[in-house]
Amino acid sequence: MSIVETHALTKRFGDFIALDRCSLTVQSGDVFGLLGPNGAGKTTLLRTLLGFLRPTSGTASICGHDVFSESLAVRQNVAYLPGDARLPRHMRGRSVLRFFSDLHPLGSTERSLALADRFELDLQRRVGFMSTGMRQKLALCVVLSTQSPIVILDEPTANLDPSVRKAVLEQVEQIRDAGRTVILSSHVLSEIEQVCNRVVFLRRGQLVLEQSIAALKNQHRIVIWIDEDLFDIPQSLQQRVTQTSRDGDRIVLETDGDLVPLLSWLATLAPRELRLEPLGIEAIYDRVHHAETEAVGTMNDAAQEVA
Ligand SMILES: Nc1ncnc2c1ncn2[C@@H]1O[C@H](COP(=O)(O)OP(=O)(O)OP(=O)(O)O)[C@@H](O)[C@H]1O
Repeated sequence: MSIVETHALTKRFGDFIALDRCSLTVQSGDVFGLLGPNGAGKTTLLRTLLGFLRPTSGTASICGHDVFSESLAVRQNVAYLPGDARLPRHMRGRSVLRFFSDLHPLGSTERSLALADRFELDLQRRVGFMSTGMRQKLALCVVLSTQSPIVILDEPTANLDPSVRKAVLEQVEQIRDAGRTVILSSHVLSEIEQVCNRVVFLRRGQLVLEQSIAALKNQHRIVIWIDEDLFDIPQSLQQRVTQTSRDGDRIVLETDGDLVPLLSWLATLAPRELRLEPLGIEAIYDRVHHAETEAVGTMNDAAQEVA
């Protein structure tokens, strides 16, 4: 069941198009990753989904409610961590947790206190005297303790030390295991790869690629060193194997799916050396964002470009 839907969603700031005809669907139970360089439009997309920004054109709905005209109903179903969460500076950590838990119908002081404990946060301190990372932990306690069907996190692990990052990702995994939905924007590719099941790439306001993480895990890069001048990929493998570069006797191949037929064929060529590595989200990210070709208009076009 789709829980978030956008159709040709567009947001202009004056002449500048921050979000350009974005159409996407998030299924209930997804951990949905948003990737893109600085200024790609990730926060604009999230803020539009929350009803904080009025779309210039196109539509978006969450749990069947239009995000702008029914924003109150939308926010009752969503817990949102903004990238620049601001909390009352004069309040102590504990009072902040009580205040926000009472405010949200699906909040709980007990759960937020337990999270603060997990994140080793000193709740006696006033927000104004907290470090950036401490304030981020406090905001995370508020958001992650809310039992809403959808959790939207804009760069949740920015400013956090490695152990708290790990604890936050565990919380995301728990939300996923409970069947709730997470939309997560991050620049940390390894985190996206770890917790998300689907990811979209934004570039200059456009959605340029959607990638399932399960499919990504099936993609591999193979580097071989071989003396053969004639290196012909057999017909039976050509559908799934691409030669991406050749530099003298060093050949780079990419493949998806079952590795056995390819490795069996390569073994018959007796390469001097062979290295096999998962392609990983970083390689896909590099291709999408450093591609020499101009931005493409649709995800399908981009998928072909990347394939
Ligand atoms: N209120 C605004 N007025 C004018 N331009 C804006 C406004 N908000 C965002 N923009 C512009 O829209 C573009 C997208 O910004 P956005 O914050 O959505 O990017 P982002 O992908 O979240 O970037 P980052 O990774 O740096 O957080 C940027 O060029 C930004 O300058």
